[in-house]
Amino acid sequence: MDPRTVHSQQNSKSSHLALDIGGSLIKLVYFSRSDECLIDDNEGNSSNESLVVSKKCPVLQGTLHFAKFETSKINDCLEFIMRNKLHLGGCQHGGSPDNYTVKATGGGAYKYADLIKEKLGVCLDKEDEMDCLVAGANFLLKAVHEEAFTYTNGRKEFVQIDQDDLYPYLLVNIGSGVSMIKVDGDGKFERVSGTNVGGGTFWGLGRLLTKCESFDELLELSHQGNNRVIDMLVGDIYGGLEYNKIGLSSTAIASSFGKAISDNKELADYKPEDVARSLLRMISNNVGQISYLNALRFGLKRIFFGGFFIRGHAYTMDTISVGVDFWSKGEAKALFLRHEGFLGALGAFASYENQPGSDDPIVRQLVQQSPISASHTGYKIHGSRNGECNDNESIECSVYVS
Ligand SMILES: Nc1ncnc2c1ncn2[C@@H]1O[C@H](COP(=O)(O)OP(=O)(O)OP(=O)(O)O)[C@@H](O)[C@H]1O
Ligand SMILES: CC(C)(CO)[C@@H](O)C(=O)NCCC(=O)O
Repeated sequence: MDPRTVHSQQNSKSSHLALDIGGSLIKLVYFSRSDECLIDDNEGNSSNESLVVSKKCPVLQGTLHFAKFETSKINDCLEFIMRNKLHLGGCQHGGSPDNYTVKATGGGAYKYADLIKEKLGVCLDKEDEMDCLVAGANFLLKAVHEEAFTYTNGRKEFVQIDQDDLYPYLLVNIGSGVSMIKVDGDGKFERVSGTNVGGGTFWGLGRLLTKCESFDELLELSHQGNNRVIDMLVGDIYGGLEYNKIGLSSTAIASSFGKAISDNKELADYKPEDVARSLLRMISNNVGQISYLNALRFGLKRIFFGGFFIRGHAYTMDTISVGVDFWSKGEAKALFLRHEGFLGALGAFASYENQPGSDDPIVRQLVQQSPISASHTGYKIHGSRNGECNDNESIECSVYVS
């Protein structure tokens, strides 16, 4: 847990906790208030306050916080929520604490509803996982400055999203499993494909093969490895030559893990770091390829990748980018998101907006405090951004309430 997050939480009132309880990780988004004011929103009054609600509206200034816990350690997560009283800041129907509800999505919103009721005394208000992923992605792409970026040759380049040219796009969420969603607008989408070979496969197989004790250790190990020791390359088959006629260079992987059977090595000679690297490459490549095929199926040029499998990891992003570029012959682009793992939780957070009959202020509009182009629509942006991306990167924002 990032200490900055806890500190700012303790100094201000928190509200609207939302949870995304996945197969591997629980993601939390919550808002802590630093200020409350009434601002006069008159249309077109400044270049970076381009979208406007033309009436006085109450605004909560504050910070959106992000945190994650392993789902297998759900009790740590519940303790964190209790310690910081996050569950008491959401929507309350009537006077009794028993009537508090917290927005939640992901399979765990069903699986752990009773446990959460028992431990926290709150009911989960369940939101559909795909709805939340799309709402979270749309929010980030429309409202958060420098959210999407490309990753080529080790370079990260932020992409300014033109609000009028956002749809359609393919959203690929690489969690434990992978969902591929064609997004056509706010709330307009179709889950067009998925694969069970995803982040859970990388972590599960990686653990079996390397004995690593944490996901981060496996990722770090992969960083040090060389996949060519394990993977069978085109050049290994063609005596160092490329197979140009079908567009394969000598260094292209002909068969992931294929060298592990053709060598005369003992099994113990294969280093865990090389195994980890091959595995990461295999999974990333496969997701990249299936994503591209789905983009091709629907004529989509942009593929946004989310989910905690990516973890901002250079080699993962590079493999996916190179794959999409290679198969699409440069036609399609892989884009990544700074808040990659929090799409579902953000979508659940934003769904407080739809809560009828609440006694508390509800989120009507969520706005990052950051400069953005004047052509922006849908969300309004003020102020400044809070540092580089990381697991728990917070967003300074205003919540418009009604
Ligand atoms: N600290 C971590 N512990 C476990 N897995 C991690 C960690 N950090 C990143 N990961 C990776 O992220 C994946 C989970 O991503 P994410 O949280 O987006 O999905 P999920 O919601 O748990 O899964 P699903 O949506 O399929 O239920 C893991 O399978 C693993 O590959
Ligand atoms: C089952 C979910 C949606 C749960 O988040 C996810 O793990 C997933 O998309 N798995 C891939 C399932 C499939 O389409 O083969």
